[in-house]
Amino acid sequence: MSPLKKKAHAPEARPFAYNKKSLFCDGVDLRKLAGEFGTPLYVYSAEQIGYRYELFEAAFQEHTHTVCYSVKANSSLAILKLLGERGAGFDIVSGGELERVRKAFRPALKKVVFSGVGKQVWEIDAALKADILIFNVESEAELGLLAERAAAMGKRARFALRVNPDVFAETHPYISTGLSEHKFGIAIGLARAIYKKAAKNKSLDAAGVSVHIGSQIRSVDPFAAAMERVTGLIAELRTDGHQIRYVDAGGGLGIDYSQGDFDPAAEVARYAAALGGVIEGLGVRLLLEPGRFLVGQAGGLLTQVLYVKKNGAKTFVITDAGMNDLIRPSLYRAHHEILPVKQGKDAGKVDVVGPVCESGDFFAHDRVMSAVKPGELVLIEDAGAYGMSLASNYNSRVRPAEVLVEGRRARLVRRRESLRDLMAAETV
Ligand SMILES: Cc1ncc(COP(=O)(O)O)c(C=O)c1O
Ligand SMILES: N[C@@H](CCCC[NH3+])C(=O)O
Repeated sequence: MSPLKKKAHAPEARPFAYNKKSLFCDGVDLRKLAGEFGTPLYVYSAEQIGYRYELFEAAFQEHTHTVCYSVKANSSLAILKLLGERGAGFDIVSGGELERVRKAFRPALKKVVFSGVGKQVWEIDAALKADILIFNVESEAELGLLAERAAAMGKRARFALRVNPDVFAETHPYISTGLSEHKFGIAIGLARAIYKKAAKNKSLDAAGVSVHIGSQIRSVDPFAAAMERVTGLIAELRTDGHQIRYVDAGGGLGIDYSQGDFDPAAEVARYAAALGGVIEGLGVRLLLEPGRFLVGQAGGLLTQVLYVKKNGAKTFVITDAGMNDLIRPSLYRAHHEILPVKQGKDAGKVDVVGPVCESGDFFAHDRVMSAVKPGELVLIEDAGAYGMSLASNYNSRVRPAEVLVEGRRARLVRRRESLRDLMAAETV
């Protein structure tokens, strides 16, 4: 029986909703959180993250699979622990992320896949030592280095070539990765010869093939197209005598950033049907690397209005969060809904901006929302993925605190940085 069928109800697609005109995250009033932990504050729903993970588990239950959560989306130790305990593996791209998995939930190290175009010697060594599941290798030179390091440690490294399928995925150009003009992976046409060469090396075990075509992809067709190219390659590799046991479909399943209808269960089911149709009967373990889909809508950035001012025809709402806390609008012109914590009626058009000294420091332009006054709170929605993990100290601003809401309780899982933290690594 699917883990979901046992549930009395599925949560809404987002954990944030009004209760008596005040915005809550599950059972917790955001005003209370701001009072207790200050702002800007990242707020995550444990229930929503667990639910999203179980959706993946349920949708892929007919296939032998491992869901390897993509740590870069949100690398909070508490979130990694929550997912690790449920059985998730992890997709990492650095020695730092490997260390996070070790610290959060050590048993998951054996379910780690290591991606990334620029792996360094120390990172490869650490991952070999941890006996991770598989290296997703992105160049021939990297494969050579992996073989060398494995030989030096008396190990045999399981690897998959991350192939570049030259498939177009409709998304922001900065986060599309599967075209031959991108830096990622190895051109699929070259892969067979590289596997052939690798077979002669005792320190390498050609265990899989991997692909990842980009992020925030809303149509499932490109995923299926990429996987078709991969299964074609697997057939050739098997003819050549390689024992391919894993196929890694990468991540990339998108979410809705507007207030449109979004049924996460239906989205994952569509995705599973598209991939499942292609890998049916292949006899491999399917690895999946979702990031955004598991955590994006589970989180929001709670911020306080500092000032409201008019410049010419424009009204600016200036918040205590800035582009250093959430860079997606500045970097991709990404849309995030912004909700006043105290519910009101739409009153007019405003620009919601941060305190950072850049005109690119904005969360919304010409947004129709209810009037907010200094001291009031607003929530920037759908900020659970690529929010805190991309936060910086620009303008010498300390990074926000993070809380995890568990039903009616909220737990501080990362304290706000202090001015001392800000300069801790420096000397005068
Ligand atoms: C190799 C790899 N796997 C997984 C992901 C996670 O992507 P997403 O958060 O879109 O699911 C990424 C980011 O795009 C990635 O580069
Ligand atoms: N940072 C991007 C996603 C990058 C995915 C990296 N593999 C975003 O916020 O949408």
